Amino acid sequence: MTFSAPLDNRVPATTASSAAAPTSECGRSRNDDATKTPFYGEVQRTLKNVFGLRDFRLYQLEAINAALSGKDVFILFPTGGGKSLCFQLPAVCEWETKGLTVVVSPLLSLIENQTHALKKRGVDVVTLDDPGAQRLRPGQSLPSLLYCTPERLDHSGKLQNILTSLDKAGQLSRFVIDEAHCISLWGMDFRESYKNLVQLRERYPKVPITALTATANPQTQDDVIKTLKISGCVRLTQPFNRPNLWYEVRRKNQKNQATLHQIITFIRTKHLHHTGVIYCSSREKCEILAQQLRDAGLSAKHYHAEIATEEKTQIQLEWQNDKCKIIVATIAFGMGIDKPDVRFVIHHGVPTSLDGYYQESGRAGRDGKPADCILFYAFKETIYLLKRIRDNEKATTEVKLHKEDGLRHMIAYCENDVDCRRVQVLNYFGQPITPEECGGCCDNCADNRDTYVQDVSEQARSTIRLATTLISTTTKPLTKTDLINKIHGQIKDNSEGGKATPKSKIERLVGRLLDERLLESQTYSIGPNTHAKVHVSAVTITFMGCS
Ligand SMILES: Nc1ncnc2c1ncn2[C@@H]1O[C@H](COP(=O)(O)OP(=O)(O)OP(=O)(O)O)[C@@H](O)[C@H]1O
Repeated sequence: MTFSAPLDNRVPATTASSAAAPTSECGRSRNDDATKTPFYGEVQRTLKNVFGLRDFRLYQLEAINAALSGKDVFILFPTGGGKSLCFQLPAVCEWETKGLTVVVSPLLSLIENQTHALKKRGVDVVTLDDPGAQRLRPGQSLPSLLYCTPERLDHSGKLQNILTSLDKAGQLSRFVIDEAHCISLWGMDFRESYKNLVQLRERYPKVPITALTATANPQTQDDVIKTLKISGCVRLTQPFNRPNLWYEVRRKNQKNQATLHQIITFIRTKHLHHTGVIYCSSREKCEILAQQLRDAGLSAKHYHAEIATEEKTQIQLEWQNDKCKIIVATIAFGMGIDKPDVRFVIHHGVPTSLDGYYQESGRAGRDGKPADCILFYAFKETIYLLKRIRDNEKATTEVKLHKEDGLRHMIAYCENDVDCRRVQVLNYFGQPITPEECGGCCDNCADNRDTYVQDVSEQARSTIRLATTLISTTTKPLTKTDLINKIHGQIKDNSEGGKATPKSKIERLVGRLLDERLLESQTYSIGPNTHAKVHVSAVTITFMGCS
């Protein structure tokens, strides 16, 4: 086991492991052949006349070509990458594959946003509740697009009959699965009703499928493709690196007021008149923090799932129109929101996975201009998150373990104050980059202290042995902090001339052993408080003979 560390003894935790790179076309430059299709003229006309755009973004044209050629397509573009055009444009193109495109989207609000924008452009689009849905039968003048939720597609026998008859008449062009990561148990927002989309290929074997997502690591991507049975699909991946975003993790001070003070100072000094989002882990925290920001003279409102729908729309509109500058929200806020000039996204608490963090922080700087992503981190808060995962009675053991893994990656990211933040996140998404490509645009790269690489295998072994003894000889359960304090009191680092090992190094070492599951933590409650006690994992006991 090695650590690279700055010379002042900071020691990084492990970075997220890099899964096999997807068979994507990521990083490839625009393919000139893409303009040599028989429908290129029609595609260009539609881009200009219907969508009012002049040029395509990376891989949009390839996605459109694949769709118009009747192929299955898997699109992984980051938030704001321009996924919608990849299925909306082929749906309205006058080409031989023309018929009805059925778009499955997870939220009514997303459906409303998209259908509203399309109608404004003169596109013939319906939802099942529109009067225009009467035209959904063979022989009628069909709309170009039908938007529906997966639940409606699953439960409406009437809709299924319509789709079967359109399919028989050769008038069903395509199924589009938006936010396709919801189909995977490994995705961050698994939805039961998405699982049933597996039946699309069986029911309509000849109808091509397009799946789109902004958040899927290689495991989730493969799972989506397998579940939808589109293994021969054209896979298109835009680079996930967002060079204009500054990534930073700040350790949360024990006192809540100190974090509040830091947030207020940060906004006042750097973003006084700018738009931003602050994510909090609970509804109550959102309300309190928004009030505290208002008390400090800032323009802030809270937003969470329990607010009435009309009020939510109102708050979102005020923010969208710059009447309110800061939204303090739970993760209920964000999906489908297209505000280009968000200058900062602050996480007041730790997100549960890097998928979530990438998506939420990615709402900053969609206009390509510099924006800040600041995460306030306290290990203590992750104990509650771990307990919530383990106590979820609806989740299977497999899903719980997967979510625990996601949280561990997130903790490793926060604890690692040496390696480039971008490298860590992009490794996780299977798009490795070098720290040079970060351009000093994260706190770790901007920190110019020299680093060194140290083999800490022996220290890891002695820490495990010591932890085993301490755990077995202490009557009360040892938390991570207890264990670090006790080890700090006892361990001597031979390589440093008998001086006690700095506590920061022990913290990183224990953190890393937990990340690697050589040590494990188990949650327990005392009264209303949740704690996590550390124990040596079964694997470690077997291999090291500790007991
Ligand atoms: N070729 C293009 N040229 C200019 N603007 C574009 C182009 N394609 C898309 N856009 C604009 O980029 C913005 C983001 O597009 P879109 O909403 O499709 O992104 P997305 O990938 O679906 O993002 P999210 O995952 O956040 O929903 C929109 O305002 C859209 O009009």
